[in-house]
Amino acid sequence: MNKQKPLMWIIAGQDSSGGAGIVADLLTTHDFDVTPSVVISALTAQNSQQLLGVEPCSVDFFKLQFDAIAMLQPCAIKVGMLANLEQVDVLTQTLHQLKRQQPDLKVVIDPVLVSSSGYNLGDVERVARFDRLFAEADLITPNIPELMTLTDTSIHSPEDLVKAAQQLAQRCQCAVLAKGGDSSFGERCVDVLCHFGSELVLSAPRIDTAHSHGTGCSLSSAIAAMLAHGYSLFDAVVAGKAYISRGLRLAVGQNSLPGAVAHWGRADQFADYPVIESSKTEIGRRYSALSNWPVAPQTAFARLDEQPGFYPLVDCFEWVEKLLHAGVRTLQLRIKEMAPAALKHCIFQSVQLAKQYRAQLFINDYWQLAIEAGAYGVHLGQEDIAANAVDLEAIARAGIRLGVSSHGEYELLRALALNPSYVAMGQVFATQSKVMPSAALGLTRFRQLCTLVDDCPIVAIGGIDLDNARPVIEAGADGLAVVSALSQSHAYLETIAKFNDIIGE
Ligand SMILES: Cc1ncc(COP(=O)(O)OP(=O)(O)O)c(N)n1
Ligand SMILES: Cc1ncsc1CCOP(=O)(O)O
Ligand SMILES: [Mg+2]
Repeated sequence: MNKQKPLMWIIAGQDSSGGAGIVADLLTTHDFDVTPSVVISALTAQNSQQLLGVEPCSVDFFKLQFDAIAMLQPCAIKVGMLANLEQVDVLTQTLHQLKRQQPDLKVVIDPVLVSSSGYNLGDVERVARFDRLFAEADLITPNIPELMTLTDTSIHSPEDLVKAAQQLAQRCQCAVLAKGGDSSFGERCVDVLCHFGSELVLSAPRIDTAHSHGTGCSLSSAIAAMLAHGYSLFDAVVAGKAYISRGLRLAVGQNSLPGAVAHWGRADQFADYPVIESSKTEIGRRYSALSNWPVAPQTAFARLDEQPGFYPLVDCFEWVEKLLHAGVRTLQLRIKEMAPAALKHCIFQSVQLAKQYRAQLFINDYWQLAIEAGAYGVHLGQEDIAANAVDLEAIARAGIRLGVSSHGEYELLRALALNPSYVAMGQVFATQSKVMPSAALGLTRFRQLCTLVDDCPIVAIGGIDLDNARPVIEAGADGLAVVSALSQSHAYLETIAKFNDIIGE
């Protein structure tokens, strides 16, 4: 069945060399499976080295292009180069109206004020006019020269970069992705996303290439495309950065000129993905990262003895007992409400019995009780880890395995950085068993996420039943975690047998 792709508008200039501008944007939308509509702001005669001329589109014709695509309602809009302040004003009004009609519309603005080929629309007076436009944005993505122009500051250190990005985010009330690729400080490329107190610090190795024309256009288009697909801002930024790293790695020049970043598909190798820095890492500290995410403990977490396979989550000892008798090898005790004494008793009793069966029993949330009881493993969500000062070193030293939840690219990278015993990904399909912070991944995205994981078992969770289990395994899952497929089954032994058949095929 052919599914309609999300629509995305691109407002940008044309670059005659094809390396940046509309051509880069269109190649990117192709790689990210969105359908583009285009409003051209200007024709430019340029290549990666020189800007020979700019022919702005008249304001009337600029408006006419919006009229022509008014019926093609976008999920996201990417804004690149604008040729003059009249265009800035027209676009500000257009976005303002669109956002009123469609509050979930995502707008990403790459403030092309200063380009590598010599384009310059930025001076302090003009910048004031851009602020009204930025107020309609969800994200703006300045490079260092643009950030300096927009904030009228100098940036010579990580501290300067973060301060300027925070200032701009505060002033324009939108997220700012400050791209540190041009910086002379530090060996790695560090980008900082600032957004009302939450922030993301991403680092990647510097890729030694002359072929980087069009990276800014391609990055902002990639992020807008993923927002159009419903990705969270953090996931879109992480995947966008990986796309550019892959593009730089694969870029080859044309003839004697330095060329453009390559558009050869989405990043499907872990090595192209950035490191997510936290206040606990050296780079994170330099960039004042707020995230409390720990680093991997010195002691490695014990590995699983068996692949997780069929992995039911249950909430009482009686179910643990039934499942162990039925031959289930991996299971989880997930209790959300129980008085402390009863909880402790239930955990100890379950751990004891699971040991007799040599089964892989994970205790959800209660890592201290899991250590006390000598459990096989503990499962923690990312909020549990970030908020509760979990002692990962103590878990690892006790020889207890750790499973970590993830909901998308950003969380998957954070989870893998801990080198856990398995990583859980979900919800794959919509679940009725828990209120989730994000939309279901769907099989395509789940499959893409699986390609990033090399040597860590993957547990799929969320909405998995006997009808959809097979493609989840085919997509790369090593285990299927279920709640309702078992708790609502009228014949649980049969259900277990059927799941085992599917997984064992
Ligand atoms: C195997 C597996 N995957 C995910 C979860 C969810 O954990 P968490 O995000 O901490 O949410 P709660 O289960 O605690 O509500 C899980 N428990 N098991
Ligand atoms: C705990 C949890 N975490 C992500 S989805 C989920 C619930 C899965 O339940 P179900 O298998 O009924 O969809
Ligand atoms: Mg939890």
